[in-house]
Amino acid sequence: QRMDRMTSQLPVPPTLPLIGNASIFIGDTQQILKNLWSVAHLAAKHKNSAKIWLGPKLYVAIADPEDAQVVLENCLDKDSVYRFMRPWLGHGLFVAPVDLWKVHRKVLLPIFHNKVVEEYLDVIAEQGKVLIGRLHEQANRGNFDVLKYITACTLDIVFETAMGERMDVQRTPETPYLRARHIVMTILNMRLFKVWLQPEFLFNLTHYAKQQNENILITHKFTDEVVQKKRLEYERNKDGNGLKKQPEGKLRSVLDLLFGREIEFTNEQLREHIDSITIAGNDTTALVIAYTIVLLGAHQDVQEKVFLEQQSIFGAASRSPTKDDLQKMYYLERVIKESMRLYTVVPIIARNVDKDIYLPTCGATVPAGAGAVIGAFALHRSAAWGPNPDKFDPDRFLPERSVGRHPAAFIPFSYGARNCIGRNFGMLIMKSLISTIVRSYRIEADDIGALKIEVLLFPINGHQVKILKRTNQG
Ligand code: HEM
Repeated sequence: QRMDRMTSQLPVPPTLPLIGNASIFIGDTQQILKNLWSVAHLAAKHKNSAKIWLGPKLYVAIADPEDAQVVLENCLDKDSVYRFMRPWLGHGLFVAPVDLWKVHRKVLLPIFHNKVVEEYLDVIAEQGKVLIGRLHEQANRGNFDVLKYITACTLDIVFETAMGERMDVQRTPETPYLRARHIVMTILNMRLFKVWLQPEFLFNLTHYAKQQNENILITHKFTDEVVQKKRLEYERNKDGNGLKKQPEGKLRSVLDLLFGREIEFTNEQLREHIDSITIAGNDTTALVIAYTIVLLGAHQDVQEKVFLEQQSIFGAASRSPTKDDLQKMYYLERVIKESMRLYTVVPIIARNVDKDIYLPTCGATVPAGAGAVIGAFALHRSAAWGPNPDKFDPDRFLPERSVGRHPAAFIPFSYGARNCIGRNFGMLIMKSLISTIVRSYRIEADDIGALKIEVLLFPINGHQVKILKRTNQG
């Protein structure tokens, strides 16, 4: 009752006894996204905030930049809904409790610095070439779903740079590890949206619990073996000062760089960090690339401008992008940002409110114990973007058109201290791969169409495109 009073100015969709608004999460994943949009529409009429009750728990849903900023700067603890990931990702950065997260994030931050991730450009370029070769089988034919090709490529990139091990998913996509990983992800996703599977005792009665545990073990065993191998290499190579000598020219993976830090991570902690990084970094990056490719296919004028920019940088050369090349891709960067705005692949960010917090725009105080849900998908299409927020217009991100825009109006990588640690790396991968694809193929596509939410945002019909081989770069 106190919670209801403190948030009395917020609208609430029609509630049912006991379950409150949990019916939002009933139906298929397309229906659930529609339900979430109806909450967003309700919020749009009330300063972009609303409240929902999931059983006894209050959630405040926010799509206003100012209020989102306050939440993301002050609430660093993840919402309890992420607890389902704990058996898999333990205390890795993504789901770590806030005290531990603070210490570990500080240690991991320099490893994701631009200067360090730029060392991974060769890996990206090499895997990009394999991708172009694989896409060849679809060239000059009908429509196909491009996501599966891109996901295999980003998996190769993220695995090799995170663990220093080549996986070759693009050539050998069927491995027990990948299968196990896929099963765990499917069960976690299902559990998030099927509220009756959420209580531990009910979940444990289903066969999913056993299946989840078995497959988590397979994935853990895989990463554990890599960690043990790398620890041995580290122990062998380190000099008397405990510093690791890097053999000349050898790739320094994230895992290599996690040894010999101010915290001596245990093997288990290393596994948790590496698993979290490969989970958080792969599908997100692949999805943004796939959405961007479809958008380019559906907007030939934009594709032409991207291609002209590529020609101005590379001429007719088919070499892979360097750091300097990527810096010159101003237009492509705007296109990628506009793609992330319209198709926000992490559509929702949920935080635990651990102390009462006042939201200046909606004027409510969210009480400790509630959850705060930032609807990035709705915020990115809200009035903060002026007229026609649904229009694909990359030039919104021109510096002169960005003046005065709220810093939290664009949050594809979240915002504040617990934002995406891999965002610079993600941008490098996305720019490099899209540059390579656009120079090799002309893309044709229809609009993206209906969407669904499965933690991340997917089109119902996949990322359908047609690709035509560019002859002589023209
Ligand atoms: C376009 C690509 C990407 C997008 C859209 C994206 C988005 C996000 C978002 C929204 C969060 C915050 C989630 C939340 O608070 O619930 C996040 C966190 C995170 N991301 Fe990314 N990400 C991308 C690429 C990457 C890459 C390439 C890596 C690493 C290789 C990565 C690693 C992480 C990690 C470790 C976290 C947890 C950070 C923490 O809690 O301190 N991400 N990402």
